[in-house]
Amino acid sequence: MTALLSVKQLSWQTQHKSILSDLNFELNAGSINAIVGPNGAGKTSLLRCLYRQISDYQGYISLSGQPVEQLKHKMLAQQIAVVNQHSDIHFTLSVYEIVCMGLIPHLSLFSQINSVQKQWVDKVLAQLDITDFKDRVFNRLSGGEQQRVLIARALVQQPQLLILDEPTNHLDVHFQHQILSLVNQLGVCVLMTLHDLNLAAYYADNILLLNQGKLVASGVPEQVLTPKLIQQVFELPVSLGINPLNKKQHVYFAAPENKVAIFEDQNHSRRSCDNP
Ligand SMILES: Nc1ncnc2c1ncn2[C@@H]1O[C@H](COP(=O)(O)OP(=O)(O)OP(=O)(O)O)[C@@H](O)[C@H]1O
Repeated sequence: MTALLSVKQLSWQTQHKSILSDLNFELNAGSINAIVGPNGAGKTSLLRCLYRQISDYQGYISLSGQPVEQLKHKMLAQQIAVVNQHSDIHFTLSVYEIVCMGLIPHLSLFSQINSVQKQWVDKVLAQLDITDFKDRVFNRLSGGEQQRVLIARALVQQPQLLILDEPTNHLDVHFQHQILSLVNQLGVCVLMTLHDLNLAAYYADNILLLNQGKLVASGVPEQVLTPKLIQQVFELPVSLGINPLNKKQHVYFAAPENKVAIFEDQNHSRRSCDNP
C-alpha cells in the first residue's frame, strides 16, 4: 500500500539551533496518528513543515506520492486541512459562515457556493453535531463547541490529511474525549499533537514520540509507550497499567524521585516544628 504521507530525512534548523533532525515516517490513509513529546521537542515545527508554513527544511515530504513543494498553494489546501492551537477566527462571524470558509480552496474567484457544496456543509454540520447552533456567533460558544466548529471548517475542505495542533488544549475531560472520539470516526488520516499520553494511547492507531527534534520511536501505542522510553524522554518515574474501563494501556507518572525526597524532607521539618 502506498503511504498517504511520506516523510524522509526531514531536518530543519534556525540560524542558531537544530530543531528537527533526520525524521523518517509514513502515514497511511484513514489512520489516526499522534505526535507526543516534551515541551520544545519540535512537534509544532514538524506540523508546520508538513503544511509548508515552514519551507526552508531539508528532506522530502510527499502526499500520495507527490512532493508537497510541487503542489500549488490552493492544491495543498485541498489536500491538507489544519486546525491550529490559536484560531484565526473573526469573532463576529457565525458558525455557518466559519464552516463555509472551508470551501474556499474549492471555489474560483467571485464564484458562489453551489447547492452540492451547501449540502456538503450541512452534512459536516450534522456529523459534528453543530447544526443547532449554526447561526450563533463563534466567540459565544464553549471551548468544546468552538473546537468542533474549527474541525468542521477543516473537514469541509475535504482534505486527505487533517492536522490538529493540540486539539484538546483548554478542554475539560468530557470535551477532550468527545473531540477525540469524534476525530476517530471522521474517516480521514489525522496527525495531531497531544500532551496527554493516555489520550494518545486511547485514540491513536500510531504514536510518534519526538524528543529534542528526533523521532525516538514510532508505531502502535504498545510499541512506543514503554516504561523505558517514557522515562528516558520525560525524565519521570513511570508505571504502566490497563484502564479497566476501555482495556487500553494507561501510563502513571509520579513526581521525580529527588522531588519526592524534597517533599519528604519538608514534611519531616514541618512535623519536627509541630511536635518539638
Ligand atoms: N521560528 C522559530 N525560530 C526560532 N526557534 C524556533 C522557531 N520555531 C520553533 N522554534 C524553537 O524550536 C523548538 C521546538 O519548538 P516547537 O514549538 O516545535 O516545540 P513543541 O514540541 O511543539 O513544544 P510545545 O509542546 O511546548 O508546544 C523550541 O525550542 C522553539 O523555541
